[in-house]
Amino acid sequence: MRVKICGITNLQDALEAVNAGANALGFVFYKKSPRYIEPLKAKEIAEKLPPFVQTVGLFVNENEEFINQICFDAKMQLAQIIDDFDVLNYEKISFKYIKVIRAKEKKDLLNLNKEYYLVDAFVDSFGGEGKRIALDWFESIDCSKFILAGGLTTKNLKEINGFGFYGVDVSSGVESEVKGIKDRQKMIDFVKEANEIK
Ligand SMILES: O=C(O)c1ccccc1NCC(=O)[C@H](O)[C@H](O)COP(=O)(O)O
Repeated sequence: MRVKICGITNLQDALEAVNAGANALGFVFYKKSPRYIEPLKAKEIAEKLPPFVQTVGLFVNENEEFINQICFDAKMQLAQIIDDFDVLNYEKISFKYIKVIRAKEKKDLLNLNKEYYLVDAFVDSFGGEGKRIALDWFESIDCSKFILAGGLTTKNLKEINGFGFYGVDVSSGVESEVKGIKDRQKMIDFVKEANEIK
């Protein structure tokens, strides 16, 4: 089970997430988020990471040029893209990317097996709200290309056992009481638990 820890805003949290065993770190380039990070600061963090940790830039309804520029400036290896209006020409994205499905109902998860998707619960603020997706929506669906996000914590992670998700994504579930600041022990516990899930 791959684990992405999203909403990294400082080097200490980044290194602690890596030491906890996270495979990928998410950086939010959406200015209205409490977890927004300046591209230059994200770059400084990215440059200090050890090998084999993927940097993921998160974009909300931005154009191709903006996504390419920020991924380049901030040294992101993957773009995580919310494109609510379905307007992007993905051939113009020069970086690897993963599309986000903001699921409102089971129907949103059907016929999606061709590529990898990050499946998050629909929230007005776009993410990081701790809202869960009903797990029964995934029943009888191939989840092997889905990264599940939305309200995951060590308290509920076991419930996804058996669905065969490719990975999980967590933000608020491993935070301290301050949004954007991670809790080291929560990250350690989360990754440990995630690694036990099939
Ligand atoms: O985290 C944010 O503040 C955020 C803001 C705008 C768009 C997306 C955002 N986060 C996206 C993520 O990938 C989160 O990890 C995902 O929504 C899960 O968050 P949580 O439910 O808090 O674990």
